Amino acid sequence: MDQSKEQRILNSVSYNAVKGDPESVLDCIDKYCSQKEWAMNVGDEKGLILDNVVKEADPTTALELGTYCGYSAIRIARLLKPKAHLFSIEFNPEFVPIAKEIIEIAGLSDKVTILEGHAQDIIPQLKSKYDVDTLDFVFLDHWKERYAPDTILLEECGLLRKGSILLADNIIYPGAPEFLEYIRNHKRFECTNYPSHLEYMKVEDAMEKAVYLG
Ligand SMILES: Cn1cnc(CNC(=O)c2cc(-c3ccc(F)cc3)cc(O)c2O)c1
Ligand SMILES: [Mg+2]
Repeated sequence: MDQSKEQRILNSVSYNAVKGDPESVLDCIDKYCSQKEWAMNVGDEKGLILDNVVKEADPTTALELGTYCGYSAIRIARLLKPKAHLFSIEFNPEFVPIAKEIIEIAGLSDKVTILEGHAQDIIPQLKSKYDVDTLDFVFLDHWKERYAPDTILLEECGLLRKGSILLADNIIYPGAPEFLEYIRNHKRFECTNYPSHLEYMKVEDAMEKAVYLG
C-alpha cells in the first residue's frame, strides 16, 4: 500500500534530522512541508508566536488538542522546564504512531504523553486518570468547530485556573468563528489576536490568545 504523507514526513525526519535535537527535527519538517508536500503543522511563522506564548506561560502542565505529526508538541516540549509535562490529544489513529516516533527522534518522549481519542472523551479523565490538577497552558489546533465546546468542557471540568493561557491556531483559515465569538464575548477571558499566515503559504491566518480570569 502507498505510504501516507505523514509517513513520508517521518521518513524525511528519520533520514535528515539529528537525533535528540528538536530544532533539527522542526527545521526538517518545515523544509519538507514548504518544499515537497504541504502539511498542517503550525509551521515556523506561527511557531514563533507559539514559542513566545509558551515562554510567557512557562507551564508546569500543558495540554495540546490536535497532535498531528507532533510538530507543535516538539515546539512546546522543547521549552518546558525539567518537571513540566505536555499532554497531547489526537483522535486519528494513523497520526499517533507517527507523532510518537517523531517526538522520540527529537528526544522529547519523556516530556510528552500522547492520548489517543476524542478530546471531549479524554478531557473529563485528565484529573482522575492522568493526575492533572489544573492546566497552565492549552494549545487548540484540532477540529475548528470543537474549539468552543472543548474550551467550555475544560472550564466545566475545573481544569482552568486564574491565569491559564489558551492559544488557538487557525483563527482565520480554516477559521474558528464560534470559538472567537465565545471567547471574546465572555468576560472570563482576556483575548489577544496575533495576525500571521497559514503555514508555508501566503494566505492570511491568525492565532488568538485567551487568558482565563477565573
Ligand atoms: C484531519 N485533521 C486532524 N486534525 C485536524 C485539525 N486541524 C486542521 O483541520 C487544520 C487544517 C488546516 C488547513 C487545511 C486545509 C487548507 F486548505 C488550509 C488549512 C490548517 C491547520 O493549521 C489545521 O490545524 C484535522
Ligand atoms: Mg493548525
